[in-house]
Formats: sequence, structure tokens, C-alpha cells
Amino acid sequence: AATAILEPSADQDQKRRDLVELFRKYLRIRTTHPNPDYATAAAFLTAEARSVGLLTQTLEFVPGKPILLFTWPGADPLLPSILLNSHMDSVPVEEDKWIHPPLAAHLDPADGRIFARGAQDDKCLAIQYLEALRTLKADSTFTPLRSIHVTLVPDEEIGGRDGAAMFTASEVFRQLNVGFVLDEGQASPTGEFRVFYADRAPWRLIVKARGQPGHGARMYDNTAIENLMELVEAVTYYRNSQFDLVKAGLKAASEVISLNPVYFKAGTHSPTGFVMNMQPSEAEVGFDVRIPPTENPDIIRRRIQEEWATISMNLTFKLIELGPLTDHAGRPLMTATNESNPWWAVFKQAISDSGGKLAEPEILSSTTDARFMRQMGIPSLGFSPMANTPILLHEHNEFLQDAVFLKGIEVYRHVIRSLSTFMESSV
Ligand SMILES: CSCC[C@H](NC=O)C(=O)O
Ligand SMILES: [Zn+2]
Ligand SMILES: [Zn+2]
Repeated sequence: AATAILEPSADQDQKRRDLVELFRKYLRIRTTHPNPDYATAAAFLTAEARSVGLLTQTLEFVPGKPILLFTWPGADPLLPSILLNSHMDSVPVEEDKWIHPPLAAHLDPADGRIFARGAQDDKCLAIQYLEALRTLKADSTFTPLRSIHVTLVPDEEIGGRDGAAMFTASEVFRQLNVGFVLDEGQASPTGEFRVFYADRAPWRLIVKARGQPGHGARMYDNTAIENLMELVEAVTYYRNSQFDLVKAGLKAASEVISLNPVYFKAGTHSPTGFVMNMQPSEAEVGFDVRIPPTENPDIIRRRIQEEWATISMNLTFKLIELGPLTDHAGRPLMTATNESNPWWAVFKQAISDSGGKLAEPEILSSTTDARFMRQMGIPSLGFSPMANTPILLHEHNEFLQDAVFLKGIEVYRHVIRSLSTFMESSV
């Protein structure tokens, strides 16, 4: 009799271990840039989706860059569908700086932390979506009213041009008639889940200086390096004014414009290193620029042109504005998180049904593929169910705890169930 009572929980434990193993298997597929192994990831995920019972398709707008589209058709195919998106690629690693090899998916036996590149960003999502769908498939009382689509896309980490951008602009995407999207968010150090209603637009600013070259021992006016340093100082002044707003608690870091220097290129090279007694004729700096949808981007365009990178300083610049700032109707790329967006109430209620709590909706500091969905006018939220977890995306020793990963499946089970049975026909 004792074993009979113990059995269900032993089964549960085994099931949880199997799910964690599946997640680790996906983490071990090398999908890090610059050469993500999309073929292996696609084969693995497609096999999983088939085992769940989803329809599977592979779209390939650019050779070698598959977009996986998995579908559970809804009972009413005329209603707008829901889309759960996640990217397959990850950022690179500095292997020797990790406490465990970043592609081994080491599981800490004491506390269940799984160390791997992509553990938080965002390979957890693919498995959580699929496993949540598997539990819903197993529930004979459940049929989705709306079609449910899962997409696994390439190249998010390098801008999404050959991935989500092509996909959302395609006829296939239009046919899906997507009404609402969930995409990745970020971990939350507190017990509340974070949710994101917008991304910042990613720009790149490259400034090149030209000036008097010559002997390292002479003092010249207007050298390339001097002029570039003045530019960096002016940009830093503006950067600090924005950072001060954050430090004073007046704005969140994602609500200000950031301009962070990411490289300097200067000096004269010889095969043995820099030549120390020469002042170069050229120097260059690159900035990562992010613009929240609540700020006017002309502020920055004008400052660069009129104050920072001026001709009189012998500076030239290239401003690369990556991705859209507004949707096709000209509205800023923000998803409403109030009663004007009926999906919001359904999502929020589902989180609370799952026993979770949502923090105040935020703008995301970085940039995700959700911007392409918002550009199509589709309400899209960034959400990754990782509470009580340090924010480790793109860092060394990125990890996710097994219990947090497993809880996420539960959360999505509620969320997907609610969204896919949402009755309102106007959305
Ligand atoms: C140019 S879009 C780059 C997208 C990238 N996404 C995640 O980190 C980012 O830098 O935010
Ligand atoms: Zn990501
Ligand atoms: Zn990332």
C-alpha cells in the first residue's frame, strides 16, 4: 500500500527529470553565433513538435536560415490566431571564462541550476511552449478555439533580417491572421514576472575623424584622435544626462536614450604592434544607440549632425537606423497594457490563474523580434517566465534553475489555454 501511494509522485519526479533532460539536450546544440547550427536545432525541434502532435512546416526565405512553424489548428479558423515566438540562435561565449562549459548544460546537483548559453535567452521558451502544448494535447476536455502557432526563428541576435523580418513581411505570415503574439522577455530577480510592451529601437553610430598626422613627439592641433576624443566627450555628456535620470529614479533605464561606446579604432599598426611615435591620420568610434518609442528620435539625429559629428571638426558619421520606429499606420511600436487591449486582460488573468504575479509592464532595454510583429500592428508582449532569477542574458555563467524552467511550462499551459479559447471575435 505504501508504494501505491508513493508511485504517482515517483512518476512525477521522473517526468520532471525527463523534461529537464530534454531542455539540456536542446541547450547542447551549438546555436551560438557566428555559425549557429540551425540544421540540428531544426531537426530536434521539429521532431519534438511532431511528437506533441503539431503540424510542422519549415520556411526558408534565405538558404540555411530555417523558420520553423508549428501549428495546432483551432476549432474556429476564422478567428485571429495566437503566435508564440522564440529564436534558436544565441550570442557567442568566452568559453574559458565560464565556471562550467557553456555548451555542456551542466546541472548543479545541489540547487538545480542549469548552466548554458541560451538557458535564459531564450532556448527555455521553445521547450516550455512545446511541453505546455503537450499537456494541453493530453487533456481530452480541451480544444483550442483559435489556432495556436509556435515559431522558431533564426538570427534574432544579429538583427532578424533573414529571420523574423522576412517572415512577418511574407504572405505565409499574413495568412496566419495572427491576433496576438508572445515573444521573449527577461528574467526577474523578484518573485514577480516581468512583461514588456515595447522594445527600444537599435541604432548604430559610427564616427570617423581625420586630422593632421605626424611625429609622436610633436604637438599638433586638430589631430584625428583629438577630434574624436572631443566627440566622445560630447556624447558622454549627453549619455550622463540620460543616465542621471535613471540614477535619480526618474526614469527606468529602458525609458531613456542610451549611446554607449562599443569600440575605438585608431593608431598605426606594424607587424609587432602599434607604432608608438606616430600620430595617425584617422580614428573611429562606434556607439550602440537605443531609442525608446516614447522619445523623439530627431533629438539624436539633430545632435549628431549639428553638434557632435560636425564637418568643422573633420568628423564624418554613419547612422544606421535598424528596424522600424512605427507600425504601418505610423503609430509608435507599443502594445497597450490597459482595457483598450482585450488580450492584456486575458494574459494577466492567466498568469494569476497559474499562481504567478506580474510586475508593472516595462519597455525592454534591448531589442527583440517582437518589433516586427508590432510593426504589422499586432499586439505583442515580451514575456519569459523566470521569477527569482538573476538577469544573465549575454553574460558569462548564464543559468536557469530547473524548478524555474518547469514552473514556466505550467505558466504557459494556463496562458495558452486562456488565449486560445478567448471568445471575443473583434480581435
Ligand atoms: C540590431 S537588433 C539586435 C538585437 C539584439 N537582441 C538581443 O540582444 C540586441 O542587440 O538587442
Ligand atoms: Zn533573446
Ligand atoms: Zn539575446
